[in-house]
Amino acid sequence: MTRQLEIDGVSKRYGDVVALQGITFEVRAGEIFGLVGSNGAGKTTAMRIVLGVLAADSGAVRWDGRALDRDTRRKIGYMPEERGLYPRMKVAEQLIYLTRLHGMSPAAARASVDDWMERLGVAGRRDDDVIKLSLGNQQRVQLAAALVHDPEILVLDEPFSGLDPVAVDVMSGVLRDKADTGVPVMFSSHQLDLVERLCDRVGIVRQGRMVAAGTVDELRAGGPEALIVTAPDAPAGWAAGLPGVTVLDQSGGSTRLTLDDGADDQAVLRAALATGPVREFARSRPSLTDLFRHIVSAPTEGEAA
Ligand SMILES: Nc1ncnc2c1ncn2[C@@H]1O[C@H](COP(=O)(O)OP(=O)(O)OP(=O)(O)O)[C@@H](O)[C@H]1O
Repeated sequence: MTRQLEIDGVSKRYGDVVALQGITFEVRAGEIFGLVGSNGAGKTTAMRIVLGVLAADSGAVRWDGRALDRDTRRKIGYMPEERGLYPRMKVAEQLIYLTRLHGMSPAAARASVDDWMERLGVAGRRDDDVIKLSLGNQQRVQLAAALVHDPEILVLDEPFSGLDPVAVDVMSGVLRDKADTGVPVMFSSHQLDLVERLCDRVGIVRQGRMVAAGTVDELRAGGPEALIVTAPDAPAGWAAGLPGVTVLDQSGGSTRLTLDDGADDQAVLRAALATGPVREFARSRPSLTDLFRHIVSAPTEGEAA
């Protein structure tokens, strides 16, 4: 069986605030798992519990079937949301120091740091104080800090926020390569297009629970189907008011809409044809962004009751 990192029924409160309510999911060796959810959904809390910097009130975290102990936790590469570098220490010196904390010999630490600085495009800044680097470059160094000790597990809190497109590609490539060597990679992000592109599986967290998890295709298959109608001459609002139709968006000549169960798609086609030529009339699965909106805006059990 594939080794996996299991987060099993983990709950956590901060005083009166319930941050996690029995959250359960697993990240398999060799996969990239994206954790998405609104602000305050509990993603950072879950990651900090995996790392062991926070204790869960109940539930368990296991790697390869065994509860995570101090030794296993030392093998996690972690990128915290509040970046944790020493601002007035030189880049290379700091990375070597962090690597040594993980028990690498001085020579191996230097070699690994040189390697990762080169790979992440910060080798030219090795003797600069971290504080002198741009935010994006600080983030590259922070990623290097998560990688230099050759971790068995990677946990990254919003690693992509604030990166330019080239840095996003570098970060994506590194995560994919690590996963390909059998490392389970888990990261949180609000950039859903990126999550959709990069992740093997995605989990949507809402109010401290995992409300949907699976491959993007599995999640999309469970979501509401959209209808795409391209009618270049159609005026704005042409589909509003058609029975059972909700317009998602309209741009250029294209309108995306959803149909309630039993609504008549042919009535939509007739309405579109009434505006002029129809160039496209097709069903499509929702994007991860549509799905996310759909899931996080649904009433919760408490609200529905
Ligand atoms: N140290 C703390 N003390 C009190 N409440 C906290 C603390 N840390 C987090 N919380 C609360 O716990 C809940 C979950 O927060 P968490 O930071 O885990 O969410 P998140 O999904 O990472 O959010 P974001 O996307 O904004 O980073 C929120 O209601 C938050 O206000």
